[in-house]
Amino acid sequence: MSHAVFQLDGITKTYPATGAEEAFVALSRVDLDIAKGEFLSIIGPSGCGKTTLLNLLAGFLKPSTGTVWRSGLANPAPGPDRTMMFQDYALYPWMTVAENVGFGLLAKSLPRRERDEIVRHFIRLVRLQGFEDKYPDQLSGGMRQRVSIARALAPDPAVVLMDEPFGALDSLTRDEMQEELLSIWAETGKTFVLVTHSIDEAVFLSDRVIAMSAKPGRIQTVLDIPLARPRRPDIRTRDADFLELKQTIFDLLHHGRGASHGPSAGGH
Ligand SMILES: Nc1ncnc2c1ncn2[C@@H]1O[C@H](COP(=O)(O)OP(=O)(O)OP(=O)(O)O)[C@@H](O)[C@H]1O
Repeated sequence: MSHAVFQLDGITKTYPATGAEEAFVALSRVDLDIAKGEFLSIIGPSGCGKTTLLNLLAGFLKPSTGTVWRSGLANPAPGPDRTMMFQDYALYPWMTVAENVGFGLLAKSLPRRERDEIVRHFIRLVRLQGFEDKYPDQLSGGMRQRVSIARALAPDPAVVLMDEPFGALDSLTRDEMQEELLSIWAETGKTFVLVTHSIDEAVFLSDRVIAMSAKPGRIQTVLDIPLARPRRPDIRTRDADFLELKQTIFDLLHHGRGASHGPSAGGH
C-alpha cells in the first residue's frame, strides 16, 4: 500500500446530552489508516457509527478525542479534496444535469470554457451524453445516481466518500452501478470510502472491508479482499473465494466471529 490519505488515531465521538437524552458514545477507540487509491467499505449494524465515521473523514464533524490526520493536518475542516455522495442523490431539482455536475466547480475560479470541458468529460464518464439539459425529475434513479457520481468527481477530489449511495436503487440497477463505479474508480485512481449495508456490495467493490459493531461503535475487524481485478460481475455467484468472504463477513456481523466453514454462503 502506498502512503495513507487518512490516519485515524484514537477516535472517540460522543454526541452531547440534549434534554431527556443522555450523551451517546457513537464511536469508541477507532484507529485506522486509509491508503491512497484504495477502495474501502464500512459495514455494520444500524447505529454502529458508519455515517459518523464518514462525517469525521469529510470534516463535517470533529472527534471528541483523538485525531483525524490528513496531509499533515489534524481534524481539517471540509474541503474540495473530499467530496460526499448520498443515498438520496442530493441533486438540485432546479438545476439541469450539466449545472448539477458543474456545481462543485463554481467555487474554483475556472474560466467558463474550462468548466464546461470538465462537465462534458464527467457526463461522458457516467454515460449521460444527451441528457445535459434534463432536470433530475426527468431521470431514472440510476441516472440520478450517475449525475451524483459525476458531481462528486468533477472538482477532482482526492477522496470520494459515499454514504449508502445505491440504497434507493433496485437490485439490477444497483449491480450495474457498482460495476460502473468500479471502472470509474480504476480509471480515476482516487480513494473511495463507501458505507453500505450490503455484504455483497462491500466484497465486490473493495480492497478492504471494515466490519463495525455497535454500542459503542467500534471497528470489529478489518478484512482484506484479495480478489483479482478487474472483477467480473459473475464472481458474485460463481467464485468460491467471493462466497467465502461473504460468509466470513456475515458471521462477523451476525455472531461476532470471522471463521467460515459452512458449505454455502449465507450473506445478503
Ligand atoms: N446528532 C446526533 N445527536 C445524537 N446522537 C446521534 C447524532 N447522530 C447520530 N447519533 C447516534 O449515534 C449513533 C450512530 O449513528 P450513525 O448515523 O453514525 O450510525 P450508522 O451506523 O450510520 O447507522 P445507519 O446504518 O442506521 O445509518 C446512532 O445511535 C445515532 O442515534
